[in-house]
Amino acid sequence: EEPRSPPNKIGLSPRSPSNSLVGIYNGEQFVFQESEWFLINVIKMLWQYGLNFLRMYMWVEDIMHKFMRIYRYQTFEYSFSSTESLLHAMGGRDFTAFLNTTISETLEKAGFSHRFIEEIVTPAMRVNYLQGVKINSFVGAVSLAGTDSGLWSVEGGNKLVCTGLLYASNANLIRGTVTSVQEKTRSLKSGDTLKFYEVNSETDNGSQQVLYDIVIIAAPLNKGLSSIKFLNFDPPIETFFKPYQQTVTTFIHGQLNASFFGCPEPCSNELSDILTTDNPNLFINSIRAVSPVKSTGEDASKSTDLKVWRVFSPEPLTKDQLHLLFKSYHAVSSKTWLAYPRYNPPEKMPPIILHNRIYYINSIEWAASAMEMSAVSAKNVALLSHHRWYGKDQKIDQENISEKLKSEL
Ligand SMILES: Cc1cc2nc3c(=O)[nH]c(=O)nc-3n(C[C@H](O)[C@H](O)[C@H](O)COP(=O)(O)OP(=O)(O)OC[C@H]3O[C@@H](n4cnc5c(N)ncnc54)[C@H](O)[C@@H]3O)c2cc1C
Ligand SMILES: CC(C)=CCC/C(C)=C/CC/C(C)=C/CSC[C@H](N)C(=O)O
Repeated sequence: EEPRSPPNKIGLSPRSPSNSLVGIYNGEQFVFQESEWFLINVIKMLWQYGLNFLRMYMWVEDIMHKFMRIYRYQTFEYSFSSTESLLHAMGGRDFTAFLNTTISETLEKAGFSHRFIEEIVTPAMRVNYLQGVKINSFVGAVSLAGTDSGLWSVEGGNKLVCTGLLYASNANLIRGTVTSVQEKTRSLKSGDTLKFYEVNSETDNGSQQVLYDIVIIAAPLNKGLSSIKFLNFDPPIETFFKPYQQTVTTFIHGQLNASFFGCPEPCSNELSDILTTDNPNLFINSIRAVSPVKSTGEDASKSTDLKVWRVFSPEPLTKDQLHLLFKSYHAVSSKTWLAYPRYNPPEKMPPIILHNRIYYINSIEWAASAMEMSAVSAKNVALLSHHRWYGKDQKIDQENISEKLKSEL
């Protein structure tokens, strides 16, 4: 499928999506297996889940349609002082209520079948957030949007978006680790005083102190994730204690053991993207054949027996587990992330405004963590900090923006 909006403003191009076929494994057998034939898939979906797939598509489309309102509001420079008010502007009370209910409760209430939630929705939550269907309904909806076949990535790697934007913005990047932020008062000759924030950081060239008018934090401030200290603030700026989900990504170059997934050798199924249901005996959440971020012209899911596989699991894989999953392998590399919040509704969002002119982009991760969410929140903070600095209150936390825009145009 053609990407919807290629990221060409900074000279990047979309990477062609891989055509892997998804199978859903419940620890004993595949409960659903995608076919390369469209018609067969439609028949299977209808046979196993009735109209649930179609209804899910429509449910997610409706939410995404409301989500997209934010881009229009931001084009007209509207901003929000809390994550709750930003979500409210997008989707009204439905969206804020999503933070207080689980995705399974919401989908059950909307009439989706128990089997569909267990066999289709749960695997989507388990691959994207390593959590089940007890996560909040908003992140649940984002996670379902993340299963859309129209998603794309950037040729050369998504990280090129960050380097491209940094270059295009002409920003002065100081490479280092911020250690503390402190408010400082400077007296002017006129007798007036000015307040600044002193940001202390450790860089390759040693310790640095720089004074700023506005500070924007773009990293989670949770204990164990960021070591930024906020010194001498009264009242103090809080550290957030709610936990983040550990996700281990392991890349293995090897030959998959199809019999582990209940397909005796020689296995006729083209296994390349395996999701899982909520079975406590499973030690992996998903396994997928991956391709290099630079296209080689080959489709990883179709090439030889020896592929690079990516496993998501909550704990590092042991040697025994690797031997169960692979007939043979010759390279393994793994990385443990504190990846995204452990969602546990009802949920109160951390503030966006931490102090007069200190802003926190990662508040939005508690609604849903995804690259697009961070981008929306970053733009909101840019607008909000500008409007608060210049006293443009009419662009902050406005109700009925759609109506206002109609009368303004
Ligand atoms: C394995 C995995 C796969 C994912 N896949 C997807 C996906 O396909 N699509 C998607 O949309 N999202 C995906 N996500 C989620 C996505 O990565 C996050 O939502 C996103 O990275 C959040 O962006 P951020 O800028 O808020 O935080 P981060 O990306 O976490 O950036 C924070 C940065 O701040 C730096 N930092 C921390 N403390 C300090 C300090 N004191 N001083 C200086 N720098 C500091 C960190 O080093 C880090 O570089 C995935 C996450 C994981 C873990
Ligand atoms: C914010 C909106 C509207 C959409 C984002 C949808 C999206 C891409 C969600 C996924 C977020 C996430 C944390 C993914 C992690 S795993 C990625 C993928 N499933 C994979 O297997 O590589």
